[in-house]
Amino acid sequence: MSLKTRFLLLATCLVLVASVAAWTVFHRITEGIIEQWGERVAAIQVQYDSGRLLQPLEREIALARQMADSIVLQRWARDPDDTGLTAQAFAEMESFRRNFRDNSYFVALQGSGGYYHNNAANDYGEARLRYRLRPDRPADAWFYRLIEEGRDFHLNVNPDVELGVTKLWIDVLMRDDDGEILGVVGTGMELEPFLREVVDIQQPGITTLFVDYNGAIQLYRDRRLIDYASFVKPEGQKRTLDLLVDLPRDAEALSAMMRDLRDAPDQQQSVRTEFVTVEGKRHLAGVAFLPALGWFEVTLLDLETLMPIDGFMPVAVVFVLTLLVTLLVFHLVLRRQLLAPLVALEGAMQRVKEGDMSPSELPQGRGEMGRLMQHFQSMAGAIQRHTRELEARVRERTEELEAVATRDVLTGLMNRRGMQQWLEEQILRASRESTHFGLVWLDLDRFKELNDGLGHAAGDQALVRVAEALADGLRPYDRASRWGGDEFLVVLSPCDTQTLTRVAERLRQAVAAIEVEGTTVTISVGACLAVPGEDLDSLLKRADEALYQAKAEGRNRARLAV
Ligand SMILES: Nc1nc2c(ncn2[C@@H]2O[C@H](COP(=O)(O)OP(=O)(O)OP(=O)(O)O)[C@@H](O)[C@H]2O)c(=O)[nH]1
Repeated sequence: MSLKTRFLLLATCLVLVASVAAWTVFHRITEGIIEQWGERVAAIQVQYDSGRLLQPLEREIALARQMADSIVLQRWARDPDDTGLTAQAFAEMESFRRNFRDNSYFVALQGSGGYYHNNAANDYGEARLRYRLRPDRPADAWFYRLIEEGRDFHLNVNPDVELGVTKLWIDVLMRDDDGEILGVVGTGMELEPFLREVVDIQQPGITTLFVDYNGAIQLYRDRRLIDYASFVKPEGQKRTLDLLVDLPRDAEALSAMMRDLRDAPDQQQSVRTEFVTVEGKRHLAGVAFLPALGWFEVTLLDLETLMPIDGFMPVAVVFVLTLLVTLLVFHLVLRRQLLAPLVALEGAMQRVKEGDMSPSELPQGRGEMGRLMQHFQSMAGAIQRHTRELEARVRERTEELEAVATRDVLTGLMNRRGMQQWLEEQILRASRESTHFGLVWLDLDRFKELNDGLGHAAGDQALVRVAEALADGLRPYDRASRWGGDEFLVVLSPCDTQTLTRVAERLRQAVAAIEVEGTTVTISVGACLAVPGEDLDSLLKRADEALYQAKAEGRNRARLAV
């Protein structure tokens, strides 16, 4: 993989990693902000919602308590058949009826089981005793349970079978001075308008509900989930807060918060918050205890709706864009400052490696990169110079070696190898140009005897002298060579029979003039004229035969082959 590709990949990876990291950090930060904000909003919302419930209720509760404390009613409760007391009690009840918000009241007596009631329309002004409560009647269970538990005050959401309405009942125990329970008094407010006013708030993302001491739902916008008459239901059959949250651990967390608030009096003014999942969405639940009612107020905030994280999107987009642009600029600068010079340098190095020593055009970088370029150019120049010098020296040496290889050491003439090459060239040329050349084969006469008689050094001297004579007697374009031992070959090019005969004889005579240590040196000569197309073997054979003839005829003579 090329450096460029790797660099690009690295830059891409960096961009991806940085973007993911930036996104994660952004998400964490915004979530943190939203959570903190949500917790404060939940606390405020819980108190606001509690206030909305308590404000209308507190007055009613106080009035119901006054009613329970009424001496007139208590006296009558002990003797409900007394006509005088009954008249006074009815007047007292009417007085409270006018004051209650719903303009209705109820009085249920412990002793007689009489249930007295009048409504806003004064429908029962003449028949206030509506019916008699019976312990075996499920609809009357609330009364007997309240008496049994001795709870002085209770809020009860309950449909009234007799009256055909569902009401939020304020039940207050009526006791005499000795604490003996005489009955239950109070008022009921129609649930529907109350729900509309308190929990049907049209604030998107905010859900308000009220649950009782045990977590059973009392006021909630979805009427189907309200746990009517939960007071008399056995545990396990109540519609509790668990129905609203998706996860058991969320239900457990809410129960724990309610327990803490209920059991620690100093905590009762505070608001607890916890994240829970409702209908698949994360909500912040705020819980407050309302000691005056014995209920809990629960506010569920859908943070995604109230403060969608999308609101932060422009910040994220600007952040990521800035990051991308920074990385892009960084990449471009690095590419220009580092990558492009390196690629050019790599190309130049590759050319040098392949033997191209011509100077490369490299970009003029700055700093380390600039120095690297200069060093490389100096280095390439030095290599180029050294290579040229080396090549010249090799050429020289080769020429020297070639010269040595084709020269005879003793005489300085061309040796057999050199002559063979020369002969082959002449054969080709003769064939190409249809010309003739002459070959003269010379062999010293009785050289063995000279060697034996005068010594080897004298023999060498004779050979050198013969060589000199041959060289002197030739034209510039002729060649003489020592063929081996005491044999010499001479090539005359171009040549004809006449010239050949004349030169052969002249050479013989030149040698015959040589004297070594008083001994005359003679030579026998065999010559032949090469015809175009004749090969070397045939040529040598004919010259040798002529030489043989010269030897045979008595030596020191020249013979021309036919
Ligand atoms: N001194 C000297 N002698 C050489 C050299 N090379 C060959 N010889 C001798 O040359 C002689 C060649 O003898 P031949 O050509 O066989 O015979 P010859 O004595 O010349 O007789 P003919 O050729 O028949 O006249 C041998 O005794 C070789 O030892 C050399 O480089 N120096």
